Amino acid sequence: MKKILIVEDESLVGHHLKLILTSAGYKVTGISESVNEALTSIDEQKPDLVLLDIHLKGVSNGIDLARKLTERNMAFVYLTANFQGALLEEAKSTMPFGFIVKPFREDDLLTTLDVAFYRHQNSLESSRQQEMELNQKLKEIRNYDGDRVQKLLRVADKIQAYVPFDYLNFILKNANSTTVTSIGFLRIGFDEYQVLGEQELLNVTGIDHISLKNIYSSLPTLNRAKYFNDEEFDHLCNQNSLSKIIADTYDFESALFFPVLQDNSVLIRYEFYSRKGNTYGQQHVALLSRLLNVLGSILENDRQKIITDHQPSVLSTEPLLPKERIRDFDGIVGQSRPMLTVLDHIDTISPLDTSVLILGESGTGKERVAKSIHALSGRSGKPLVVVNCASLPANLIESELFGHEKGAFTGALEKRTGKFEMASGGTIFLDEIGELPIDLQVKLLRVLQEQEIERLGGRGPIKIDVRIIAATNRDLEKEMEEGRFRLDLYYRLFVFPIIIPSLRERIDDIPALTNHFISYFSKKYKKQISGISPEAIAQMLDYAWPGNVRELEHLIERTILLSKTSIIEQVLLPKHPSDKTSSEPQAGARMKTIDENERDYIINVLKNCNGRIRGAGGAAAVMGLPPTTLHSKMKRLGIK
Ligand SMILES: Nc1ncnc2c1ncn2[C@@H]1O[C@H](COP(=O)(O)OP(=O)(O)OP(=O)(O)O)[C@@H](O)[C@H]1O
Repeated sequence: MKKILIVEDESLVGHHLKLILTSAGYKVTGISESVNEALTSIDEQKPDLVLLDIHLKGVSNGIDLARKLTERNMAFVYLTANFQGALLEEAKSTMPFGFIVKPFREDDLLTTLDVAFYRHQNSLESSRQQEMELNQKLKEIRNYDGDRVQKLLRVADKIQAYVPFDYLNFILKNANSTTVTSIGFLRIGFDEYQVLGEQELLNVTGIDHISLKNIYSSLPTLNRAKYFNDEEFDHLCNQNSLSKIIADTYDFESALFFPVLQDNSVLIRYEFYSRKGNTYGQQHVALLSRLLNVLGSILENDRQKIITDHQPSVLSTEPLLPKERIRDFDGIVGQSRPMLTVLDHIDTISPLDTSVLILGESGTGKERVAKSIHALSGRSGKPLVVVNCASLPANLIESELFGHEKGAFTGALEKRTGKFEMASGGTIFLDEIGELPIDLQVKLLRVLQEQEIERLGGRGPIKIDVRIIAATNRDLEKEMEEGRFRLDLYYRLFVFPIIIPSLRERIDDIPALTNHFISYFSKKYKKQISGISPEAIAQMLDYAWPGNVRELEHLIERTILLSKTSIIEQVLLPKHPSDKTSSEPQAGARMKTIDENERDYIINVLKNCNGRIRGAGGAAAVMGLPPTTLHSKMKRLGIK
């Protein structure tokens, strides 16, 4: 019997919920009225799910409790009477397993709980599988007996998708600090890292050998794993000079330290740094702790070595790629941070059989991503069948997807095999899933649950083995609110979402994409065009790209066709309203608010400092603010 804890400070509502849940076969472990009461009850009763009201008496609310539940990997569903704006956004950021809005219908409550249990189980299953994969890969790396840097590089590369970082530093130090090795890997591409050994650290930070030795010998020890966000990160930099110089050099904003071996004779620690604030949390510590044995044993051989070996390793500053695994994502071009996250997700999810939901504006590359997932999966030898749900007439979708028998309906002259059967053993990509009529959504749900389909006019269900990847550019949550998309289907598909950023959010990728399309189309149209001028690229960087990568692709195609020179000097950008045009106020224009002015000011300073926040010459120093204060201002004003 599944156990649910209700957290609700209106006792009437609490008891009403308890009645419904008990008669639906759940065991209610209690009704708590505050966060503290709930935490005690959770420790004692170990419920499977927590149903919690957002508004609670006392200083902490339901969202505070939710954060704690996320850290413990527990399922929870929110209950609230009013859900809007900032509160909704904050609640969503805690990744709940469902929402129930008061007043609610009994049926909706039970369906939401049903879906929440399913999703939780699935996400646990999927993360368990991912973790097993990672554990296995790390064990293989442990047995690698080549060069140490290559070995650590492999560890860094493998762990990236699970504990994201811009810099991973391995610290190996003996008790009296006569030998300290610090080997850092700075991420500079999807699987490209620059190695920073001692000499490189001296070069990039500009400090001298003696100072570095002093810094090494005063490295603080840590008895247990710890993460540092916001003020704590500043505090870390004040206490730990190595962290300070690394953070100042590369603009890091958060860190996670994980000691793997620490006794009287040796300290070995993994130090993760990120340019984003608030990157690390309890879930990362928990994952690393579960992998402690293998993470420690990877460096076991170094234990003795660092005591005897006084020679710092000779390291290369050349970017390194992990050998034998230079991955091709089926032609996906992109090295910007947001795109690297998408590639990490593709890399993680491809080998598993989980359904995937790809979200993103039109033309951002959703189909490309789906193809890449299929190509990197164990199903790549089998078909990938693409179905555009928007382009099929409503009355034909069902027979297109599931097939029909001869004579199943007027006009069904022949038997037809549906797309699901065509994809047998492979993958089906359901593009524009938001357009699927509601009655077919029910049938799709059944396919997901039962792994079987029914042909129109057929005699019974047919078992199928197909992985489902769906995509949409619609706001599915809004579609659900307006009754056009089924909640249960949404949650079943949402097990692993991949969100593709718009081109405006990754302008760093524009030069590489442009060059990629120039070389593709000049080959296709047999034109001798070798590049593009810096002025033309600057124009492109300044454009708002409403049509995303597809628009850029078409623009380059047209430009290549019209171009008479070997270097493109000008691109004919359409006159879409650019969001970067003059900021001069127009006559009669609305006056800017203080916040808008502050936002513009910060953006300008950031531009002048090349986006750098910390350190000498960074935006925080220019404005005379501590980096963390600037960071919170940026967060409040929505500056990314
Ligand atoms: N990162 C990328 N690298 C190279 N080509 C890309 C990339 N992203 C998109 N493209 C190209 O841009 C075009 C549009 O991409 P795609 O069709 O995958 O977008 P989509 O999001 O599925 O669009 P829609 O929502 O309209 O279906 C395609 O020709 C694709 O090959």
